[in-house]
Amino acid sequence: MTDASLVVTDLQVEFSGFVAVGGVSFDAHPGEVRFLIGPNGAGKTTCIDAVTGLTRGTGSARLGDTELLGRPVHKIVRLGVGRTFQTASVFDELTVLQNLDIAAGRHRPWVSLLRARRGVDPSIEHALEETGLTGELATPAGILSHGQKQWLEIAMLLVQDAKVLLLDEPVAGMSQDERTATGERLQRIAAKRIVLVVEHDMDFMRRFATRVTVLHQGQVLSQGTVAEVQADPKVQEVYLGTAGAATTAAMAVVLEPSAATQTLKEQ
Ligand SMILES: Nc1ncnc2c1ncn2[C@@H]1O[C@H](COP(=O)(O)OP(=O)(O)OP(=O)(O)O)[C@@H](O)[C@H]1O
Repeated sequence: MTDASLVVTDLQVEFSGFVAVGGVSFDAHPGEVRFLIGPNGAGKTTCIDAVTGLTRGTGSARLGDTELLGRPVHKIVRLGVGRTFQTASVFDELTVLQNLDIAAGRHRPWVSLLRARRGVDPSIEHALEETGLTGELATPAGILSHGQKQWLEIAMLLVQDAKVLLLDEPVAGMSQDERTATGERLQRIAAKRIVLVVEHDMDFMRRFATRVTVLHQGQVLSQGTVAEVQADPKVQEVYLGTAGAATTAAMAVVLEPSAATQTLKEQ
């Protein structure tokens, strides 16, 4: 639960002289599902890496009054900043409950699952409800569906009481039903936390984003509501114009499907 906002200002990241992120600013508030989109290599994941301390960045990334840049990863986690990765990192051989226990900093032996449980810790119960995993308590994570694994990762952040959830391509590989469920769950989770989603799935973005920042070549190309971003000629040029065929094909749907089809036919 947080009232604070995440405010990123003039974030810069260089890799051996290559500017991956060249002065990016955006903010995210509780109550909104904030999206960061952009073509491959735009710098989206690098922004998250810098905010979470995995990569060194300059500029500023503040959670409320607290500067995150320059702090080690574990201290940023302790401040309540959690993230998921493009590939789910859960313990496949452990049950859902055991994964959540570990995330909560507890250790529960296998044998405890054989006993009648008096109940689950309220924070875990709540995380299970919020992610739709209540019925999967004793299921080994390895046999969860791809979507359920992503939800387990999100549940692990919730039991840690993360104030900020930075989610890197959470719906990649999910079925349409799983995407819809994920979007609805993120809307509920975002009521009391900061949720920032990095995504390639433009249909998902259109349905669930409150505000969007579009990155291109390490810079902010556009930001605003979905409607504002879709109407921005700069975005249309990058996704449908001269910025490259691969980008065009992958991102055409950032526009309304009919407009995208029309523009592509004209090319
Ligand atoms: N550790 C690194 N060393 C050198 N270059 C890197 C490193 N990490 C990322 N880059 C480069 O920085 C740029 C931005 O990469 P990043 O992964 O942030 O993009 P992205 O927008 O998340 O792309 P994608 O959607 O493909 O994941 C790319 O050109 C990438 O090759």
